[in-house]
Amino acid sequence: MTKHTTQDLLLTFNAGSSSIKIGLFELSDGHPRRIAKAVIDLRKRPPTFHLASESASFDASLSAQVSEDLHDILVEALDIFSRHFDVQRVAVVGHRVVHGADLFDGPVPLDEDTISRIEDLIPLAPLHQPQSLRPIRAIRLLKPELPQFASFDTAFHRSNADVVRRFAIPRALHDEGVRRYGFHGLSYKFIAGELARRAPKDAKGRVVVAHLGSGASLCALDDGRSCDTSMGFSTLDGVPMATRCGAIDPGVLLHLINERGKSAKEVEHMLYHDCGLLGISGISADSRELLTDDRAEARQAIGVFVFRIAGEIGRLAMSIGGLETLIFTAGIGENQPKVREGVCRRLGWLGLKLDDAANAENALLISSPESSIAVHVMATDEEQVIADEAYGLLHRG
Ligand SMILES: Nc1ncnc2c1ncn2[C@@H]1O[C@H](COP(=O)(O)OP(=O)(O)O)[C@@H](O)[C@H]1O
Ligand SMILES: CC(=O)OP(=O)(O)O
Ligand SMILES: [Mg+2]
Repeated sequence: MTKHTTQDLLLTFNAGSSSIKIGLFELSDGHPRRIAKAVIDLRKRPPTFHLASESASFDASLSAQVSEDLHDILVEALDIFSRHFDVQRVAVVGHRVVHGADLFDGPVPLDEDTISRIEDLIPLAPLHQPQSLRPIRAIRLLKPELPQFASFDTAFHRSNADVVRRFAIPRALHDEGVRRYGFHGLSYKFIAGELARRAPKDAKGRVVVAHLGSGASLCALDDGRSCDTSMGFSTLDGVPMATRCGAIDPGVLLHLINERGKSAKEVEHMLYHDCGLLGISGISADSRELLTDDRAEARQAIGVFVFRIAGEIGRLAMSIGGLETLIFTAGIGENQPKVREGVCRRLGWLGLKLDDAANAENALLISSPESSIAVHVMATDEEQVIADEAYGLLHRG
């Protein structure tokens, strides 16, 4: 592989619930250009590491144990990186931080003050926030002089109106921060930017983006700004996900605690890890396995997933007063024609018509010419947004 000894490099960390995605970018031509990506899959034992660059790709098993702070895993991953790229040339590091609440409306430099404010938000995202903080802490320990920046999932949704953000609960709780924040904002920001480049007229209009990955949510955009989104206070809300429940009658939780003797911690674990596609099917959290399984339970899981996504698109269209463009993105949105077909079929009454051949090929435009709604498939890139934001701040400061 090529050694990059003369260029400044930018490293990004996208710490999700079960994987850490690392991006390496070159800063040569005025904006960050990706030269490599790596994924540490923490679901595997031992954890796996996949690296892909412009010239090569390979897989490895990591020998470090998954510890609470992930320090050893990150050191080993960076060590592998350093065998292929001159990591001494890394000038700046950008991180995805899932929760910024209303404290952060854009990217910030990471110093002790901002890190401690991010730590204060752990109770709002108990699964994701500690995961975001691990690489921040690890890099600070390894290379304290390296500038680090945070990009927040929540920031993109700060434009949502009060009527969207309020739960119907006592207002004192809202004032204390119990309100709808929304997530996956880095992905929506990337898609909004891509749409503006590829189809500027469509980008001016009313758009729903369906980010369907392990975590899944949808976002309503009007003229590129977030107006509403399916995730609310936590990353559990909205549509069902790989292992998360999506919106649920709070009476179910009361029943489990009061009548079934479950502790709050047990219920929390169930809602994050045992529900969604995995919970309904009892087979797998992975759409690939469910879509190739003939059992009724697998079909039911995909059926509920599709039904709830289509329902959320209807609600979001109401929120922005109509719908001209629908965009599917993330692992399932980009690669699963059957899920897109199921969702679009349920929206046929709106005049949405799919081009079946284009859909089967994951083409960029999958609606037919007579469709009232244009349907796109777009690859998202959260790391590019993290890199752009970190680079922007580095040059501003
Ligand atoms: N190439 C692919 N073909 C079919 N399905 C895929 C593909 N890549 C990912 N998926 C599906 O996407 C889901 C994971 O989404 P992804 O965006 O990759 O995850 P994460 O949210 O962890 O980043 C899984 O259900 C998986 O089946
Ligand atoms: C916000 C969220 O659900 O993130 P992820 O999809 O990375 O789990
Ligand atoms: Mg994700």
